[in-house]
Formats: sequence, C-alpha cells, structure tokens
Amino acid sequence: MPSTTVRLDAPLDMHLHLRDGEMLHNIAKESAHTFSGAIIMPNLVPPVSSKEEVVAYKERIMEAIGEARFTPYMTLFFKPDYDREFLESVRDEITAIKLYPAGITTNSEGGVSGFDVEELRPALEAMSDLNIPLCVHGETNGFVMDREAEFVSIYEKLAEAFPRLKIIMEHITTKASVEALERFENLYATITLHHLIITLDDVAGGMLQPHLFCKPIAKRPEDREALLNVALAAHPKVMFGSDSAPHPRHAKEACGCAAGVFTAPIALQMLTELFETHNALDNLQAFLSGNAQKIYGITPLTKEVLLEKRPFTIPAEYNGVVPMYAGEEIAYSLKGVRHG
Ligand SMILES: NC(=O)N[C@@H](CC(=O)O)C(=O)O
Ligand SMILES: [Zn+2]
Ligand SMILES: [Zn+2]
Repeated sequence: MPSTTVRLDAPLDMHLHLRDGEMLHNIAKESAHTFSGAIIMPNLVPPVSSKEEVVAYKERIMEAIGEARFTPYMTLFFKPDYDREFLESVRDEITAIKLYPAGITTNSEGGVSGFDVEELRPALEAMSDLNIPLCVHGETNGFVMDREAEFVSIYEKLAEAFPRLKIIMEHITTKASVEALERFENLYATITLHHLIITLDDVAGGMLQPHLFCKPIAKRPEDREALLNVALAAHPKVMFGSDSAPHPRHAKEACGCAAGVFTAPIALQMLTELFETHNALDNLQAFLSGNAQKIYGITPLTKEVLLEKRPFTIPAEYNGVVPMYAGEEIAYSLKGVRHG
C-alpha cells in the first residue's frame, strides 16, 4: 500500500516563543525550517517594548535562522502608555501588540494590572485606527482552573468598547472562550496543538508531567471537545498558534517548574495525525494558514511541506529542550520542504 502523503502550503504559527541569546540560536531553526512565518511573542527579559528593541530582536532572529525562508511577524509588549505618535512610528515594524495581565505567566511582570476601559482607550483607539491587532493572554488571577473563563467578561468589555480593534484570544483552552467567539465580530482565537490533545488529567492525573505544564493549564474533556470542534472545522475565526514555549530542561524538571510546552519541531506532524484521525484533513490547510492570512491580512512566503505516514520517534531533546511526547512514536514524519 502506498504511504499517504500530505502537502501543506505555507504553514503559519500565530503564537510562538523564540526567546533570545543561546536559546534563540538553539531552537529558532525548528520553526523556520517547516513554517513559513510566525507571530513572535515579546515576553523577553526585559520585554520588547520600543521600536529599537523590536527592530534589533528581529535582526537577531534573522541571524539565528540563517538561510531559512521564514517571516518573523514581530510584536510589542503592550503598555497602557503607548501613545498614537509612538504607535504610528512603530506601525511598519510590527504585526500585532501582545497584552499580558501583570504576573500571570512567564516574564509578564511588566504587564497590565487593570482593565479600566478609559485608561486603555488612548492606546486601543490608536491601535484600532492603525489597524494593529491586539493579542491577549486572557487569564485573571483567580482560581487556576477558572482564570480563562473569568477573563471572558474582560474580552467582552474590550470587544464592545473597541469594535474596530481585532482582538485575538491567545491559546484558548475553554468552552467559554469558544462561545465568546460567536458573540463578537472582532474576537478571534489561536489554539495550540497540546490543548487539542491533552486535558488536566494528562498533566497531573497520574505522575506529574512537567513537560505538559503550561499557562493556561489544560482543562476538562468538554473544553478540549469544544476546541477540537472549531479547530477541526477550521472555523474562520480560529487559527493555529503553537505557543511553543521552550525552557531549558533544568527549568522544567525542577521544584518550581516553568510553564510552557515545546512543540515547534513536531507540531505539523502531530496536527496532521490529529486531523486525519478525525477525518478532517481537508480543513488542516485553513486552520494552519488560510484563516490566519485572512484575519491578519498577510501573504506568507511560499513554502511547501510534505509529510508522510511513516512512524517517527520524537527525540528525547532538541539542544537541551525536551519536546512534548519525547521518546514517543507518532504516525507522521516530515518528508521534505520546498521553497517557491
Ligand atoms: N504558555 C506558557 O506556559 N508559557 C509561555 C508564556 C505564555 O504564552 O503564556 C512562555 O513564555 O513560557
Ligand atoms: Zn500566554
Ligand atoms: Zn505563549
């Protein structure tokens, strides 16, 4: 029987952590090889929050990826005091701005501590006028399983107050967020690979699995079901964002485990397997690229990725970073990458 080959055009990762320094050099190629482009998160230490910093960070990324054809779609770390003049001056360097509630996830200490609409109005009105999307890590500081659902009312408040602002609910993990998508025209969402596969049971139901620990924490089976429904249908308001978030092994296998799951090198293989299992391969292209192109209005670099149905054993680590499902066998392997 001939093996099944799946072709993907210009895959996009709409939520990616490339880090900086040695880590950037160690892991950037894993994304740049197979993805056409990615939205690059700004939560460095210190966060990327000036024009000089975003330009310099992009240069370091281009250097780290070497010959690969890959677009880093840059973002700034949202500060409520960004004024119109500043936003106009930085408009051409960025694709979006990322808002973090203060202290809610890795390197978010300098984030927003209140969601008063009038305080945020000058920056968010200017972003609406300049057509700069707002990406949001949507969690309150409530009980860990309820943080995202509690944040939905903040999403609604923002969506209503700034109807021309594109708001991307990043890495959604709950049924409540999926339902919010339907209520506001200007709400969109990214969904990770791991939240389509795991629930809290996989993280903490047996022996604790640090490499599956991330923010937002994986939720209940009915939440995963709701995410799967919209992802497998390639609902036009959802797009793939891996939230691949590498940490060195010692920071994960530690007392006080850093949040983040590293999936960049295996995301396309595992998504193909997942969509095939659910008879939804016809929708994978839209989930992985088409929807994001429309939502963000971007035209990615051409890149054709071929995957074939041949077992692949996930390496134990990539340059000191342990991937999701290290050592396990998955159904699809990377066959080749062609540039246009
Ligand atoms: N997702 C995570 O658990 N961690 C991310 C930050 C984030 O996306 O919230 C990281 O930067 O490590
Ligand atoms: Zn986040
Ligand atoms: Zn992230």
